[in-house]
Amino acid sequence: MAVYTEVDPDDLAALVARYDIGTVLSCKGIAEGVENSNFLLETTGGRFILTLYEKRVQASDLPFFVDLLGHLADQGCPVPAMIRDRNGEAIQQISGRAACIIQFLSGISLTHPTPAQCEAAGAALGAMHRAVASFPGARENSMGHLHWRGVAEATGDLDAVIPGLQAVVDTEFSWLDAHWPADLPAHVIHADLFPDNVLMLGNRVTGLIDFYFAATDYRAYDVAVTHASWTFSGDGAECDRQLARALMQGYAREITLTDAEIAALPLLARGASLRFLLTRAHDWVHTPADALVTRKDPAPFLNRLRRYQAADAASLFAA
Ligand SMILES: Nc1ncnc2c1ncn2[C@@H]1O[C@H](COP(=O)(O)OP(=O)(O)OP(=O)(O)O)[C@@H](O)[C@H]1O
Ligand SMILES: N[C@@H](CCO)C(=O)O
Repeated sequence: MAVYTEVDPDDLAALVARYDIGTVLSCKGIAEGVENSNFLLETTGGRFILTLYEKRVQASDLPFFVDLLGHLADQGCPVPAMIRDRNGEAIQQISGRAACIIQFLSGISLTHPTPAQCEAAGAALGAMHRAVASFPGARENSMGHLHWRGVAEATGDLDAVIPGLQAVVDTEFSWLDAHWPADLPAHVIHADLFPDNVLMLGNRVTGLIDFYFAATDYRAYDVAVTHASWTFSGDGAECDRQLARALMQGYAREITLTDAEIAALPLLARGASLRFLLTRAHDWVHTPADALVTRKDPAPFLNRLRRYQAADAASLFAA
């Protein structure tokens, strides 16, 4: 359960009183997620998400996220609005954290998507990329490839997480440094579109959430992150080609990748695997013992990295 910071009931009542959303009925910690503290907030005015921003979200970035979600909603993407108080403010403070009250979207996060659901997710990612092309904002990718060494160093002894991991990571850093592309199409991307960040009802996408890693980077990197998180077995060893093809076909309905982007996908997916391997390894070591959070296992992303290193990896991206 991702609750790092508790909320005092009186402070919550005072926060909610700033808004036209009625009075508090209940506020319960949400089981999913690892990054922020999330609560399901019910008031006499409806159902909302209360998010308190933790370690990897800088409060100074929040106006960017508010603007981005506003832009995407205006373009018809199913993203949650950040609710504004009577003074027009979306960003608040509670329990010593920056916080927002966010529109609740219906839908379920999938753990075992079908090909039709992967296709819908790919299409939703593509539609989001089309919509974001006209967004004027930009943000450096603080979880982009230039920052992965810092995550590894901050983790400490990688071999204590998975024996032999340090050597694998060092070799991969060298290879990615030598081969990372210089000039693929770039704009603001989601950068973390895992199945738990997509809400669905049946085969319909009802919500794209958790934009707190959104940043300017290669759009094909976003495809690689989504491929890595939607199309593998639970242990990360096997990529399901049917799911992968469906995801790529859904995306291709909205966006035609260039030849250079298609050629770069296996490399970008290696990078994506390394990113999540490292942040999970970091959190494996550093998550506070008293936080109500289920840490995520890094090992399945080491397996994905190995799969994307294989000679036939390009075939996993066929549409
Ligand atoms: N706008 C929303 N509408 C409905 N449910 C939501 C909304 N935002 C968040 N949730 C619920 O809260 C959970 C955690 O939210 P979120 O993914 O933003 O947390 P996180 O800690 O940032 O997660 P992650 O580990 O994916 O980075 C989601 O899986 C979803 O169940
Ligand atoms: N989606 C990520 C958490 C955000 O960094 C993971 O599953 O590791």
